[in-house]
Amino acid sequence: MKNLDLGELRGQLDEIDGQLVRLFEQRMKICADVAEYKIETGKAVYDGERERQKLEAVGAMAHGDFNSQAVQELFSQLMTVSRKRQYQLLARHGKGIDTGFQVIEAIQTSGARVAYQGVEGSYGHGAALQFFGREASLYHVTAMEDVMAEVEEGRADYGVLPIENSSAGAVSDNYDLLVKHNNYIVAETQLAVRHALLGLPEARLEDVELVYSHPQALMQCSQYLNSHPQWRQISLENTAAAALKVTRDGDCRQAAVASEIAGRLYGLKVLAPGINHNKNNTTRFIVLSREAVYRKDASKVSICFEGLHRSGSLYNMLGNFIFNNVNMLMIESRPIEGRSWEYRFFVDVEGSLGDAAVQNALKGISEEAVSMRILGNY
Ligand SMILES: O=C(O)C(=O)Cc1ccccc1
Repeated sequence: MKNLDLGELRGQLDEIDGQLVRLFEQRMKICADVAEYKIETGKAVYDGERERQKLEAVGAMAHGDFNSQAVQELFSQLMTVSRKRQYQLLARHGKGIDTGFQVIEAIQTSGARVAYQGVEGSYGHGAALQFFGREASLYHVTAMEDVMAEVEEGRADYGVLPIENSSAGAVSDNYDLLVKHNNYIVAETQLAVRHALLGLPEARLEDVELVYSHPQALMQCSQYLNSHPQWRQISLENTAAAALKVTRDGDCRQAAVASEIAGRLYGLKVLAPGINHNKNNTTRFIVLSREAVYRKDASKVSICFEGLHRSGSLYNMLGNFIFNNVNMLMIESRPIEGRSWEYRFFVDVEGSLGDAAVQNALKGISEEAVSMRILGNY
């Protein structure tokens, strides 16, 4: 073995690192000049083709597969940092993004026309009441998509939709609706969800053969329901609609999974209370408006984007948050309709559309993504 001196080796590394930092700073100075050129000419910061060529060139300069790959990773990061600097300089010259959103003081709840899905006693109804109170005029529609249409076409000022549950996860269909319709998320409200098994007043637990509910509710009670393998579980549009069906059909073999409030409203008996397995079961509902507005105290931004179908594309896109110190709160992916194995990403980050850091990050993503939409700031 060679006679190695760790202290000496570290000294050599320190020397090289010093050179790297000096070169990095020289490089960043030139990037600032490039930014100036882009400010004058209106050219985009992100040039995918140029970055690809650069990665190929530096990869070819390195020796061996490992180094070639590592150098490419290093330069990919270096270019992301350079872009961050350029976006900052652009923002300083008032060339940040125009999000098209207006700031408002607060959401007008009193007198608002609010659409929710399901019948009275549904969790959507509970969430709408919790957020808007009794001074608003709440009404229900049959399907989740109807809520979107009511808002988009101006019959409702606001709509309320479930988006995520603490135990069953995302309400996937509603993510897809956010893309399909031109509404914006202006608020959210979290509702404690406690399900009961409900039957006719004369029914007994032993009579049950069919259990109706919303698929999310069935999932949230799967441990209890699956311990009765003889019961058939049937999905309906809404928990309270399931309760109403049991009342209307008048059949002791039928039961519904819904809230006790829905049970009282439709004259049903509690056959088993609190059957959801997660005892802190909570659902996050979003409030939608057709106006692109955000409250001045808004602290969460939701966006969706499609990246290129290429290695590292999501990594680079999310790099815009990392390098602007924007904290990511959630990421969800959904398949893009008609394109197998390609995905659209939904991301929530901390902050407001008025923040320069958020604007920088969004500007970066909008230039690098195939498409990007701001879903709301709330
Ligand atoms: O079916 C309902 O009552 C809804 O509002 C949807 C739903 C279902 C289960 C949990 C939370 C929301």
